[in-house]
Amino acid sequence: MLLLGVPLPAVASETLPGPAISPPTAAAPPEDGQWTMPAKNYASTRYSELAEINEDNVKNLEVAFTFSTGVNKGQEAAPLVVGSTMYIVTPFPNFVYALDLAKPGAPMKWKYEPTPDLAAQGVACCDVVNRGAAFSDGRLFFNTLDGHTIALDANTGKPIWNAHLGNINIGETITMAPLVVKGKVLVGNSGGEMGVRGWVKALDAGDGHLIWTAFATGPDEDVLIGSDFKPYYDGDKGKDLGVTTWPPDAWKIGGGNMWGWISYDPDLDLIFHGTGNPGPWNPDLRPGDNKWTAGIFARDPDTGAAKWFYQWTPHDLHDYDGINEQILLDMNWRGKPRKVLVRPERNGYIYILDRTTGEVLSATPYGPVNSSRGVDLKTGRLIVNPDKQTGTGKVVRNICPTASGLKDWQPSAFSPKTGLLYIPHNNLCMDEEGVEVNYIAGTPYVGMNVRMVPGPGGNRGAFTAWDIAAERPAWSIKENFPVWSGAVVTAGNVVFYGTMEGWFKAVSAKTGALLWQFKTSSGIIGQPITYRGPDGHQYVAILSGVGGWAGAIASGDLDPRDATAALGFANAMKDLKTATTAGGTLYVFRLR
Ligand SMILES: O=C(O)c1cc(C(=O)O)c2c(n1)C(=O)C(=O)c1cc(C(=O)O)[nH]c1-2
Repeated sequence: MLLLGVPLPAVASETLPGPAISPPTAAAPPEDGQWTMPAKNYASTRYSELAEINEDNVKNLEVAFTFSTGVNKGQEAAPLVVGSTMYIVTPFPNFVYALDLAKPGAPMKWKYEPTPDLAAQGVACCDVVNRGAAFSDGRLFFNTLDGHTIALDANTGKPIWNAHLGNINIGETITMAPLVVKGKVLVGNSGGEMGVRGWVKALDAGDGHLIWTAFATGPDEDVLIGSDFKPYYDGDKGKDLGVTTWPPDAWKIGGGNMWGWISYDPDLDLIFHGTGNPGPWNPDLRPGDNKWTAGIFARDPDTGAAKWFYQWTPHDLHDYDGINEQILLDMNWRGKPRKVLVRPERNGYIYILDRTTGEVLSATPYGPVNSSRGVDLKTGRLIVNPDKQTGTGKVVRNICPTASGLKDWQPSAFSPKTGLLYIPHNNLCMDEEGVEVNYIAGTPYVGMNVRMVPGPGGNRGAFTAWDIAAERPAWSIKENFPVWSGAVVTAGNVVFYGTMEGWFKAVSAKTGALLWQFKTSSGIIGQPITYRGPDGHQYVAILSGVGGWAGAIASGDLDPRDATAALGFANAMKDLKTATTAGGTLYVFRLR
C-alpha cells in the first residue's frame, strides 16, 4: 500500500505469541440473533456470530423483502432488530418504522412521525442524516435533526417522553445515534461548522430528565473535569485548559461536537467518546491547542466525570473531527495483556490506546497521509507537517487526507476470528485557503475555502482489512467513490459493505475476494446488519439512499460546476450524479 512518504512500520507482533484479540465479553455478549444498537454491542465490533451465510453459500443470497422509507435523503441509519420486529429511522423528517418480521413481506406494525422543525434542514452541515436508534428495556430511543431525543414504546410506537436538547437558532442539530448505558441515554450535538459548543448529555431513560452535561470546551467544571481526571500526557494536565488554550471567549463558539460514536466498557465502567473539530476551521483564528476538541474522553457514565483524555489532533488545521468509532478489545501487546481501544482516526492513523489510561501504544497510517509525519509516542503528540499548515490568505495544495478524513463517521467492523478490522474509508486530497470569518449565530462559521480531489491512484475510496496485531493492512479493495457505508463481519467469514454507486457487496473476511454483489436502487451510505429471523434463518439488511457529506451533490442536487459546493467535497464527486440518484429503500437478503 502506498503511504505518502511514510514507511510501513516494522512488524513487531508477529514474533509474539499471545492470545487472540477479542472484545471483552461484558461489552460483547454472546450472539442472540438480534441487533439492538447500531454498533451491535458496547465494544462496537459490528461482528455477528451468525454463520448460516458463509463464504461458500453467500453467492446464493436473494432479496427477502424491501421497504421504501418515503424519504430521499442520505440513509445512514443501522436498522435494529429486536425479537421479531425491525426498526428503522429515516433522515429528516426522522420517521420511525416498525416492521413485523414474523409476517410475509414484513408489513408495517407502526409508524411514528415526530414533525421536527423544518428550519433544522438549513443548519445541518452535511445532509439531513440520522445514524439510527437504540433499543433498551422495551423502548426505542432516537434523535431528531432539530435537537430532540425521543423515547417510544417499542411495541406501540407511542411516545413516552420527548426531551428538547438542541437549539436550531444557533445552528445546533443532532444526527448521531444515542447509546443507552445503565439506564441513561447518551446524546451529543452537531454544529461544529456553525460555532456551536459541543456537549454530551445523559438523560434518564425512564423519564428523559437531564442527569449530566459534559461540554467539550470551557472551564473544567463545564467539561466535568475534577479530581478523578488523570490524563496520560503532560500536555493535557493543568487547570481550565478548555479556556486557556483558546483566545479569549473563543471556546464559547469553538465546536468539539460529539456527533459520532460512543463505546462502553462495563468492567471498567467507562464510556469512551470523541470530540469534533474546533471551529472555525481557519486555525489562525484560534491559536492554541483548543482543548478539548478533536480528542477522546473516558468518562464515568453515572456522573459524566472525565477520567482521561487524549487529543488526536491538537490545534486542528483541517477539520479532523475526532468522533469516529472506538472498538474495545483485549490483546497481547509487546508480550503483556492490555485492554485497548482501537480507533481508525480521521487524521489518517489507526491508534491503539490503553483504555484504562489513555496511553497511545501505536499510531500507524492506514492510507496516504502527508498532513502530519507520525505521532510522537513519548508525548502522544501528532507531528504536524509544516508544509501543510493552513492559515489566512495562504493557499496550501495537495493536503492528504481531506477535511472528511482518511475515514469519516462510517464505522468499521472487527472479527475475532481473523483479528482484522474492516475499514470503509476515503482516498482524497485537497487544497485549502484560510479566510476571515465572523461569528453570526446560526450561520456557517468555517473560514476555509476547500477543494477536494481524488487521492493517489485515483480511486476515491477503499475498503481495507487491517491486521491490528501486525499494524499493517492484510488486504485492501479500491473503490471508485469514497466508501461511505459502514461494515459488518460475521462468523461465516463474510464482510458486507456498500458503495456509493449502489452495490451491496459481500467479500471474504480472509482475502477480500468478492463473493457476491447486488445493485440497489441508490448509492449506499448506511450501516449493514445481520440477524436471525423468526424462521430461524440468517438475514442481512441495509438501507440504500445516497447522501451524507460525500453524497450531498446527489441528495441535495448540487451543481457539479460549483467546486466549492458541499464545503469543497462536490469537486471530487462531480460524476456521482451520473452514477446514482437519491433514494431511500431498505433491502433485506437471505439464502435462496
Ligand atoms: O462538527 C460537526 O458538528 C459535524 C456534524 C456532522 C453531522 O452531524 O452529520 C458532520 C461533520 N461535522 C463532519 O465533519 C463530517 O465530515 C460529516 C459527514 C457527515 C455525513 O453524514 O456524511 N456528517 C458530518
